[in-house]
Amino acid sequence: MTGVTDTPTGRGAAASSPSAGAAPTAGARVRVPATSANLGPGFDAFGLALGYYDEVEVALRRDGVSVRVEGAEQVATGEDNLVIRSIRATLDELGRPQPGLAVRCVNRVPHGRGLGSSAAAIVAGVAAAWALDTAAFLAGTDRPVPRGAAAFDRAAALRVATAIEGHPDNVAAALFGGFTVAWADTDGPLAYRAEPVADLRPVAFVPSARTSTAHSRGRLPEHVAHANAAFSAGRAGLLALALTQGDAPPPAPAGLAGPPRADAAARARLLLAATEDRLHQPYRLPAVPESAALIGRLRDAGVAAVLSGSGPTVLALALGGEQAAAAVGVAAPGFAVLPLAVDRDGVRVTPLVS
Ligand SMILES: Nc1ncnc2c1ncn2[C@@H]1O[C@H](COP(=O)(O)OP(=O)(O)O)[C@@H](O)[C@H]1O
Ligand SMILES: N[C@@H](CCOP(=O)(O)O)C(=O)O
Repeated sequence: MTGVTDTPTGRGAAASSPSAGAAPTAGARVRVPATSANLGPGFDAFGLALGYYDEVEVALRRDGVSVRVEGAEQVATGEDNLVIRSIRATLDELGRPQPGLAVRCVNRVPHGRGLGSSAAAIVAGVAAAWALDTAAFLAGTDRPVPRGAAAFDRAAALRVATAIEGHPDNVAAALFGGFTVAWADTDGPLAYRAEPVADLRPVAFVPSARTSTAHSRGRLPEHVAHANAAFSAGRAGLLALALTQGDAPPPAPAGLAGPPRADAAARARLLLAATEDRLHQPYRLPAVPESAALIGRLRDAGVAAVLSGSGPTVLALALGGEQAAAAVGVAAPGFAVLPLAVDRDGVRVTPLVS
């Protein structure tokens, strides 16, 4: 039996460990959030988890593979399915034997729109695999494993998921929830998770057209001018502050009154400046003119709007209900408008015993 617990780097999502001596974990149920990467200047680094979810249920079987999908999107149904591939890659990484797999997916996150559907599929597979005691299942035993023996290590999961996805920003946000900054050192990808301001109200504007992330990355130049890199570095630093510290006044010196709480309008102006970018959007927006025009209309209305991931979805980062309503009121013909919550938990896993 394998229990899944949380590691100190993750929040909330821990599923409870079944007690030692029970039947082996022969399945897992996973809920994984959509994510918006980049957020303007944070190319390949920033991610925001959104309250919009795919669900995956995995059951072990002796051999073979079956994939049942609910949702509008067409996906592979054999060993080449992204969820299956991610489960298998993770089991290999963990040194566990490969079983047969029956997978049921409820796919809500639209594909190829810049809302991290591939990251959601990958993180769902990686998280599910962590929970599965394939050795006990294949041996057909009730072998007890000490509680927490296979604690869900989100930092390790980030490494496995990034290797499959190719960039860490979406998978980091899907794993940890909230606002994440991802980077890589010689040991591989790492992420810092921060709590976004309480009044952040993302609104996604989703068109019916698709963009392949791989294709869209091909539009980016190999080199950028130093001035543009410096511009984006400054904006990215500002954005990390504006997204996480905007509504908390700095502490007052002893005996003095603190500065007044920054008003929403001032914070919204800061967010508008902080979401300017010269690293990826200038190269991508010409290919998605409707998204470019919508970003322009939202920004003209004072709402910080950016291309979500590689697009073509537009993400508005509204502050408070009033600005979210203003964003929803901006003309967006051809776009489905989704006011969303921020997901603060990241992927959630529930082990299932047979
Ligand atoms: N739930 C899923 N199951 C299987 N494959 C998926 C799933 N979600 C996404 N994919 C694969 O990922 C592709 C979309 O990935 P990508 O081009 O990176 O766009 P995005 O991640 O922005 O939606 C889909 O066309 C499909 O091949
Ligand atoms: N940093 C990546 C993010 C891609 O996100 P997706 O949701 O479009 O897959 C990029 O900008 O290419």
